[in-house]
Amino acid sequence: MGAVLVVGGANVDVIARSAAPFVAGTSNPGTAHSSAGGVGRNIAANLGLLGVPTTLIAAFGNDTFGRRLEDETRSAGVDLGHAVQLPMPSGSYLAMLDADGELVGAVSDMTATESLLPEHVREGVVAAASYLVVDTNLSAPLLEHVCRTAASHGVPVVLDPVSDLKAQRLLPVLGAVPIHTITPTRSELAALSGESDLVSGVHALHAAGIAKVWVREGARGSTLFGEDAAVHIPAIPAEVRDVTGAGDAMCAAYVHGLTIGLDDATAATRGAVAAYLTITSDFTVRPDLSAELVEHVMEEKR
Ligand SMILES: Nc1ncnc2c1ncn2[C@@H]1O[C@H](COP(=O)(O)OP(=O)(O)OP(=O)(O)O)[C@@H](O)[C@H]1O
Ligand SMILES: O=c1[nH]cc([C@@H]2O[C@H](CO)[C@@H](O)[C@H]2O)c(=O)[nH]1
Repeated sequence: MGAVLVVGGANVDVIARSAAPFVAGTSNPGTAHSSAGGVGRNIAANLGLLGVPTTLIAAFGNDTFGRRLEDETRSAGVDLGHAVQLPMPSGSYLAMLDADGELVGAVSDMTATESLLPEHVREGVVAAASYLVVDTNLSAPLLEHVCRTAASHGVPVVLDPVSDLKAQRLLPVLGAVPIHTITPTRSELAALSGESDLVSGVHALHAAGIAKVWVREGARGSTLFGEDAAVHIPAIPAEVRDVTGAGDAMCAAYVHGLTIGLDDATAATRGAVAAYLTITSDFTVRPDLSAELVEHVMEEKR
């Protein structure tokens, strides 16, 4: 089976956590750290750590951030042979967390990722993939291009909508290209479907050619809606250290499950375990993640 191809964003994240409940409009004492990030890059790194042959196409700047992103991603086992270095700053993401590890707010600067062009994603690389995973950090034209290319070669596509605003970059794809799975939050689902009601939103995405709509609801878990049946995947009760990267780990472990032939619900359950492992660590992508660790925790929490 070919490698999983991820095309998406890469950032250096700076994440600050307030020591006490966050107070807006003033300086809050706390702790801060920086790490490699970006939804697509995080998914690729998690896949690599899970032992899945993975290729990442992402934009790195010609700066120290770019070199750090390359080093950390490569050491997770990801093939960067088709990654792109652009003459501009690497992407960055600045986030503030409350004392309980939940996100207060963030700003991302992803000009490099938005500057990727169709010629950076060679058709042969897409055609050889077992799955294509794409995030909406890409420009709308590139998103449409890669999804169409994958569809024309029968490569299943998994979409991560990233945020309410960026999710709208998918609108040209909806109804035009068959999609295997999409992983929206409730508000991303509403932004994509134009429906505020969950069932109507899911129905609209199924009608637009998306086979599986996997709706994430934080501590309330997630629900994987197939065209005929839905399965709720409960969240594992967790003492949260840092929520950053939960969805990325979840997506990666799900795709890993699919590549080894698990059914959708079991693959999604592995996703919830990987999310649990991520939010209970200080890391956005935990360096000790492995398929064995996911299986072990799955047994333990059963
Ligand atoms: N507070 C929490 N307690 C327990 N599990 C959680 C919590 N927050 C997230 N999770 C787990 O992580 C999964 C993904 O988180 P969420 O639904 O917030 O997606 P997301 O917004 O895409 O994540 P992120 O943007 O933080 O990467 C959830 O389905 C759940 O299994
Ligand atoms: O617009 C965006 N905001 C945040 C991220 C990334 O999300 C990651 C956490 O899920 C984090 O690493 C950040 O860089 C992104 O790729 N695009």
